[in-house]
Amino acid sequence: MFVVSAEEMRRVDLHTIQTIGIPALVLMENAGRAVAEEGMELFDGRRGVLAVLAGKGNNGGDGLVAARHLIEAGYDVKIIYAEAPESFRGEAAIQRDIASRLGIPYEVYDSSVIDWRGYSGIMDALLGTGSRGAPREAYAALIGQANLSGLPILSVDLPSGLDADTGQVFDSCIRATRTVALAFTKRGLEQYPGAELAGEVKVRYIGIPQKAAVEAGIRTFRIEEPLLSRQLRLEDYRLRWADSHKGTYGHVLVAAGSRSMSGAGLLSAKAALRGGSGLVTWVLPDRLAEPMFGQVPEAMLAGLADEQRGDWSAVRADDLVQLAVGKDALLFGPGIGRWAQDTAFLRTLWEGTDCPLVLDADALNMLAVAEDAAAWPRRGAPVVLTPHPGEMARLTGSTVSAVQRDRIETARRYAARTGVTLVLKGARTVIADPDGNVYINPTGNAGMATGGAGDVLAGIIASLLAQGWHGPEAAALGTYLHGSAGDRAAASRELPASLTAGDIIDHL
Ligand SMILES: NC(=O)C1=CN([C@@H]2O[C@H](COP(=O)(O)OP(=O)(O)OC[C@H]3O[C@@H](n4cnc5c(N)ncnc54)[C@H](OP(=O)(O)O)[C@@H]3O)[C@@H](O)[C@H]2O)[C@@H](O)CC1
Ligand SMILES: [K+]
Repeated sequence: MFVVSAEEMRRVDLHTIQTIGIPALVLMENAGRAVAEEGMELFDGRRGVLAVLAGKGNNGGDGLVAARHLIEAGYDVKIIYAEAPESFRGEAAIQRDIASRLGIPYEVYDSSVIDWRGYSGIMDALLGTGSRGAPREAYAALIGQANLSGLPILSVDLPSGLDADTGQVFDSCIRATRTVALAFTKRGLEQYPGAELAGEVKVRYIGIPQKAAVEAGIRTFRIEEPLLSRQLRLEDYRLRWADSHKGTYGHVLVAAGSRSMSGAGLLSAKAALRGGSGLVTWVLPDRLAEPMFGQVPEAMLAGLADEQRGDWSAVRADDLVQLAVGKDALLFGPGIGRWAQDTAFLRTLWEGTDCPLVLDADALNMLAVAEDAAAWPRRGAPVVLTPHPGEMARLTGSTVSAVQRDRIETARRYAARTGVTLVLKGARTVIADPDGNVYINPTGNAGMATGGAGDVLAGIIASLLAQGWHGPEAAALGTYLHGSAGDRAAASRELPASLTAGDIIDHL
């Protein structure tokens, strides 16, 4: 499913109206009709007047169309104009005139405190994709009043006061019960905090063909089953061929864990097995490998000479490179810690191995401090990086808040510049590929904010790479499956807070 920015939506609108020839008023009629239908469902059975808050742009125009259809369906409606209706232009002015000829009751907001008694719900048609910056007065005051009303709020296209491109919110922003996204969902509805302020998001068709989005070059998608099967051609990911053996499904080498974080390796190795790969070898420094015997009986365990230190500092990178020969994916990083010259260790793996590579946790910190990383040769096999926002900030030399301010473009730029597939974790994980495509994952829940969940994700992605999926496919599918497993795990517990990383593996 396409996810658009405000500018992309304008391009798609223009293409639909000017090139395809569907009149703007038809789109607005369809939009208002869809909004009214959502309103009938949301406000069903509530007694009282529906307040339609209308701004002077096309978002307000949609609201005025919806007001008309709600009245026909038997609702009491009152329009509250945010500005003098004389200031309305274009299609919104046409709708204003229709509302006036029909005698729909209205008032022009005068910045006073609204007495919401007698109202049953609010439709927010103040600002949409044409909004710029923080809502001005009297929009800001109306937004504040609506939020204080305690009434259910239906937002048209976007909660007014939300940045359509990033999901960041301005000082005044509607807290919606439901948002009707017109034609396509918007980036701001798919990233936090916008995703929370939007409430339940319903995407409604308004006559804009999917083709218009393809022609406008939209490269941001929400991950769903149809996207996985059609666009990423993953329809057979659930299948197992009858005439196959464990070698058919790839061999993952998991280099993860250290003395204080052996569990990270354990979780990654188990997740790689559950991810479907035929074989998993878990490798540790010699002294650490021994106590792990029998912990994951399905995986093979390998030890690397470590001069009896029991950590990675004395392990030779070349030994790990040797072990990776013939493997179908290498996961390096979970729980591995840091040591002197570890960046050189990473570079040896980067250049010396020829299988797909997943870098997670401290491996990302090693990469972040590699001054010449930009000059490292591009690998022939895919690289997938799985940073959380803190690691991403280190990789890009910026701050967590700068990363979070625009997760989609931060990820897209990094992946395009470096040629890797990037998985920027956090609620609504963003996956960016080297070709400029971005996939947003809707699955998962706050219960997954728990130690080890990232180790599980890295293990799943490595497992899918070993089974032959390309970097972006493995990352998108892996993130989706990880979140879905987390959702099933949360549903099986009384409280999502009690979820552990092991539960995610159990529900894969
Ligand atoms: N085009 C189409 O075919 C279709 C479009 N559709 C609908 O149109 C919406 C986009 O409409 P839009 O482009 O008219 O912008 P919209 O969001 O209504 O606001 C713009 C107005 O607000 C003003 N304004 C700006 N910033 C402001 C601020 N911070 N605080 C206060 N005011 C501010 C700005 O005024 P200005 O600053 O220019 O004086 C301008 O007048 C879209 O979300 C969807 O609902 C659907 O009907 C389907 C077909
Ligand atoms: K709105």
